[in-house]
Amino acid sequence: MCYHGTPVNIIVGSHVWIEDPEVSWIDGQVSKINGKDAEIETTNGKKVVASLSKILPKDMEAPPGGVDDMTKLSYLHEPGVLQNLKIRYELNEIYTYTGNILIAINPFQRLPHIYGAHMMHQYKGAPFGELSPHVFAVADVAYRAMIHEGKSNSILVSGESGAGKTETTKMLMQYLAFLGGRAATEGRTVEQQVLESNPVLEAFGNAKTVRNNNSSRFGKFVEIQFDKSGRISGAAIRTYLLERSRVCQVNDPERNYHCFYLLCNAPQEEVEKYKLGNPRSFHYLNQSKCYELADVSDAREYLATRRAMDIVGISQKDQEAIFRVVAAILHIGNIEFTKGKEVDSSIPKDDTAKFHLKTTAELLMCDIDALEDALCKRVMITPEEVIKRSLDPQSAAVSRDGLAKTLYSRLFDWLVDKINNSIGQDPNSKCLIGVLDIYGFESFKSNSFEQFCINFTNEKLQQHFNQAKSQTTLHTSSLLIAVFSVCDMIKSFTCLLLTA
Ligand SMILES: Nc1ncnc2c1ncn2[C@@H]1O[C@H](COP(=O)(O)OP(=O)(O)OP(=O)(O)O)[C@@H](O)[C@H]1O
Repeated sequence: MCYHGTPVNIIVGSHVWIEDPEVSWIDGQVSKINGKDAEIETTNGKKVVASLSKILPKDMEAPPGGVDDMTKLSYLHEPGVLQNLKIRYELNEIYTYTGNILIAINPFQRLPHIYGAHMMHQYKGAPFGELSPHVFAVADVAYRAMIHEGKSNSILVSGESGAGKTETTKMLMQYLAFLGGRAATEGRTVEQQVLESNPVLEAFGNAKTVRNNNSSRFGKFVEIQFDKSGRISGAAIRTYLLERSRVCQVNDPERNYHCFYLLCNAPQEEVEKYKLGNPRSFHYLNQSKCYELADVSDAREYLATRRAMDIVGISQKDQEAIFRVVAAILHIGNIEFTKGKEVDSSIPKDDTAKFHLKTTAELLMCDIDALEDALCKRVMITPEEVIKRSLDPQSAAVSRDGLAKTLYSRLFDWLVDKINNSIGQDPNSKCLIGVLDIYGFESFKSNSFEQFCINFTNEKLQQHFNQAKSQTTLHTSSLLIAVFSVCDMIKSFTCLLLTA
């Protein structure tokens, strides 16, 4: 096997790959060699001169349909890997192994025939590698290793935003539910509850981004606990790094968290109860001109979310309270400030700001003067005394946004706790399978500190996986699923090869 950078004897007539600014890599045949350069006739009819050190050999013996495990490739270099995935993707084969890593390419279309019950039966107990690469095979290895060796396993799903991590996680959960699920006797089973909690988590933790209309803006580790006989006995959802800044700041063409738009499109009596209306009238939503999602009705989604909340055991009273906080956050965002009488002080700007202040206090059931004070003043506690200092309008707006972000992230954590309480944990469970769906790496023209944290976390996890992999065998290690969308494949692959 030849890795990127290993010198290979390139001679006149060799079939090679060279980098191309438009299509990433292009293949061709060497027609001349002059010292350190080679002239290549590319398959798209061009003549290109390239340095020999930048030319990679092309495997001419690779099967026309590609290989299902990339360790079988003669050259495991970037163009070889990409070509193999491309060939398979064109044949609707979205999964490929690289040893015990599963690469998944986002098909951007439903492929029900590869996820049905008959497929689950086929993969159950089948030795890894015997059947075509599949996400079910990875879950099956994890489950069998847990049963036979009594050890917990984790599956790490990694990839860029929009690549398909959350969808892949859902397939994993469905397969684990199939393997370890109980026959539904009375009430709902643990696995049903975990799967049903998705719409609730997505309503509050997902948003439209440039890359993905339903992007998870938090990391999620789902822990499925099993009893001695391999049946699911409990589960816990742990969430990380909710993107707080989105609550107050959204850029075109993105949206804030789905729940804000759902509530603005709730039945009329609800909208009136919370004194809401058109999303365009709220500062936290109208910084972006995107209010609707293609093919999605926020009004219908609101009702679906309420139903999902019923299913996961959130009472009507709690649901009311949740949406009161969501509405309050929108009103908080509309409290504008102007200079007060004293130097560097602030007061609500006008009657509109006062209306939103009053509504926020009503919704949060707190004292309006205390709320105004909390926004317009800063309390400093020193060993000697408590000092209250006025804030100028700009600082009051910062303090307002801080309150909105904290309220939202506490609400999200509370929701996750509520879901976990309702699902129930098994304190006696000895084994678990964890599925980590961390939110994907992102790279924009200008990247915020949050992007840095996301990308750093992804790098760290990849490193951790590599270490775990080098120390253990397939059956006891963490398992990795790397997901890609075709447009990001090239960039992502560079990352994968660098870290693999
Ligand atoms: N296996 C699949 N089958 C069908 N569609 C898929 C599949 N995987 C992904 N998709 C499509 O791609 C979209 C984005 O996928 P997903 O939300 O899972 O990405 P993600 O990697 O979790 O992104 P983010 O990091 O932004 O949350 C999905 O809404 C779905 O339309």
